[in-house]
Amino acid sequence: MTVPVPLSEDEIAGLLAGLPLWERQGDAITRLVAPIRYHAGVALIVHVADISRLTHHHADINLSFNGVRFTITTHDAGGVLTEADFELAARIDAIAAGHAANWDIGA
Ligand SMILES: C[C@H](O)[C@H](O)[C@H]1CNC2=NC(N)=NC(=O)C2=N1
Repeated sequence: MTVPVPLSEDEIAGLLAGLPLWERQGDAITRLVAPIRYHAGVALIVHVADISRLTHHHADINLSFNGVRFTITTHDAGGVLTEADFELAARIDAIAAGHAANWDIGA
């Protein structure tokens, strides 16, 4: 396995600019998906978890009354931001957008 390379501050700023729904939180990036119905949140989490299983990169996930919060850092590099974090964030955005397309139905 290749050792993950920490990004520079400039690289982080550039990649964050392309992900406007995400914010920096120290050595991690985070996004709250809200508002979302509880069960829709569960479905979103399962989909993201399945993609993480395939890409070998995982977000910390919190499902609460406020919505679903995803927080990503690279643990193998000691908890710093790497390209893999931003790749996962972009995948989560795409998955959430697909799920949101159907949030107009159901109770
Ligand atoms: C062996 C396995 O692929 C690694 O431990 C992966 C799993 N998922 C991971 N997820 C995250 N967020 N950071 C990692 O360093 C990481 N490492």
